[in-house]
Amino acid sequence: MPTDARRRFRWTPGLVIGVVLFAAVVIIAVLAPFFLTGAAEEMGERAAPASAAHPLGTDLSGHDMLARSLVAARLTLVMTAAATAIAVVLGVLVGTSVWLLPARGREFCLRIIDAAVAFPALLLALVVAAILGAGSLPAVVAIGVAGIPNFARLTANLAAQISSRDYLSAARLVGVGNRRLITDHMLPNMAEPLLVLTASNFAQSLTALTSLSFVGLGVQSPEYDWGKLLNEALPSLLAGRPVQTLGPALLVVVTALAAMLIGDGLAAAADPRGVSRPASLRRALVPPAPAAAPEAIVEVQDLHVTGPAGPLVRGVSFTIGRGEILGIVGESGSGKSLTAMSIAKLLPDGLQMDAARLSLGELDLRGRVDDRTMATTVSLVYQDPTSTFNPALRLGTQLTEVLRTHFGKSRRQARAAIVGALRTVRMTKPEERLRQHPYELSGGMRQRAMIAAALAADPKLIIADEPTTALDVTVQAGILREITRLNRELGTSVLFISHDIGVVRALCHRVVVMHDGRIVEEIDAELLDAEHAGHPYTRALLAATPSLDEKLDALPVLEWRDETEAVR
Ligand SMILES: Nc1ncnc2c1ncn2[C@@H]1O[C@H](COP(=O)(O)OP(=O)(O)OP(=O)(O)O)[C@@H](O)[C@H]1O
Repeated sequence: MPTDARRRFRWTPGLVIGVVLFAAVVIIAVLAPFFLTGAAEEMGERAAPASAAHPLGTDLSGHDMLARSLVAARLTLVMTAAATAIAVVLGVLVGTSVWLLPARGREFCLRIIDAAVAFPALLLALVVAAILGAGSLPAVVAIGVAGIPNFARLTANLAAQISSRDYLSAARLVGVGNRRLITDHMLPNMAEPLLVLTASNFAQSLTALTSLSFVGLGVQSPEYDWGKLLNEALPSLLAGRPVQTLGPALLVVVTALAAMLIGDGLAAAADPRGVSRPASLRRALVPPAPAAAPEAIVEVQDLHVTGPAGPLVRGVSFTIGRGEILGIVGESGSGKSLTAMSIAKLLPDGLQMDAARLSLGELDLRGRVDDRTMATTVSLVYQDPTSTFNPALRLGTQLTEVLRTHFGKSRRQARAAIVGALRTVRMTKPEERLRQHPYELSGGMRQRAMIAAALAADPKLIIADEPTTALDVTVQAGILREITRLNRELGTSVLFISHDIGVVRALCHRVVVMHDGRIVEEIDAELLDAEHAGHPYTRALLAATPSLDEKLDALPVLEWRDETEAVR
C-alpha cells in the first residue's frame, strides 16, 4: 500500500544511554593520554592491591591499572574504529560491485558472500592475523577483513531491493550512470541499515580486537590496549586478585554496550509513519479527448515476455498513433506493465523479451538504444507517488536530473525549466517545492511533480502506469485533466495503463484489453460499454466497474487544491 513516509527521529531511552556512555568513553580516550600517561608509565609497588593511591591496584610491573586502563582507551578505540571503517568501506564497495554484475555473476558472488558470512569472524581474524603476524596493524586488518562479508551482503541485498523501486527505474531511464545511481540514489537510502550494522560491527570489532590482544596476537609491548591489559592482569586474576582486571574489563563492556545500544536505538529511531491515502474513487472527471491521429509512433508486433516460470506476455500487437492516448486495461497480472516496460526498455532482470517489431518513431527498441535517446523520447509517470521519488534527495535534484544529464543544461537553467513545468501542472510555489524533500509533499503534488518532470523532457511518448490509483478523486481528476491537456496542446502520445475501465474510457482514444498476457480486444474508447464490447472478458470487466452509467462530462470540474493538499 502506498504510504507517505514522514520520518521522525525518536530518541529512545536506550539510544540516549548509548550515546551518553559512548561520549564518555570518547572523552576519556581523547583526554586521558594527555593527563594520565605519566601516571600510567610510573612504576611503583608490583601487583599491589586496591588502595587510595591505586584504586584498581597495580600490575606485575607496578603500573597503576586505573591510569593504564583510561590511557588505553585511545588506542583501543582508534583500532576499533579503523577495523570498522575497513569493514564498512570495503563491504559496501564489494556489495555495490556485486549488484552491478550480470545476474549469473551476481548470484555466484552472493553465494560466496553468504559462505563468508557463515564463517565465524573471529576464526577468520585469527587466520588473517596468523598469516600477517602479531601486532596492532595486522590485528586491525584481520578484524576489518572479517567484517567485510556482513556489509557486502547487507549492501547487495539493499541494492537489490532499492533497484526495483520506481525512482531507480526512472533514474535509469533518464540515463543516470551506475556510479551516480549508487552514490546519489542508492547509498543515501541504505544509510539507516548500514548505520545500524556499523554500530553492532563496532561492538564486535572491539571484542574481537580485545580477544586478539588478550591471546597475544594483537597489540605488542610497549603499546597497550584493553586486551593487552587483560592479558597482563591474568596472573593477578589467577592469584585471586580480580581488581586488576576490572578497569579494562568494565571499559570493554561499557563501550560494547554503548555501541549496541546506539545500534538498537538507531534501528528504532527512524520511524517511518505511514500515512495511508484513501483508495481512489475510480471515476474519471476528465472530458473525452479529441479523435486519434492516424500515424503510428509506437508499433508493437508479436511481443513476448518470458520469465523463469514461463511466458508472461504472449504475442501482443498494437500501435499508438501520434498524439493518441492508448489505454491498456486488464486485471492485475495480465501483463500491462511488462508490455509498457518493454517499450521503455526497463524490463526487470531475469525476463526475456522478443518481438517481431517494437519501435518508437525511428528507434528499434529490440536493439541497443543509447540512454540519452531513451531519456529524451520516453517519460514515465508511475503509480506510486511514494516510490516515484528518491526519499533522500530534494525534489530539485531529482526533477532536474534529465535536463542536466541529457540536455546539457546548467543547474540554474534546469531549475528554471522545471519551475516552468511545475507551473504548467499548476503547482503552487514551485521554487519552494524544489527545496523540499518528497515526503513534504502530498501524494497528488508528488504525482504532479512527476508529470512536470515528464513534461520538461518534451518526450514523444508518456507512459503512465496507473498514475492516479493511489490518489483521491479530486487529485485524480486534476492529474487526468493535465495529461489530456498535454496531449491536446503538445500532441504528446500517451500509453495509459489502468485497472480502471471507467477512467480509461473517459481519458483514452482507444483501448486494448489484456487478459493473461494476451490482448483479447481492441476497441474505441467511446464504444467501451456493455453494448459494444465484443469479448466476454471485457464485458466482465465492464460489469465489475461501478458508475459507468454516470455522465462523466456532467460531473463538476474540481479545481486544483494545492493548499489543502500540502502535507502539514
Ligand atoms: N520480474 C518479474 N519476474 C517474474 N515474473 C514477473 C516479473 N514482473 C512481473 N511478473 C509477472 O508477470 C505477470 C504480468 O505482470 P505485470 O506487472 O505486467 O501485470 P499488470 O497487468 O501490470 O499487473 P498490475 O496491474 O498488478 O500492475 C504477472 O503474473 C507478474 O507476476
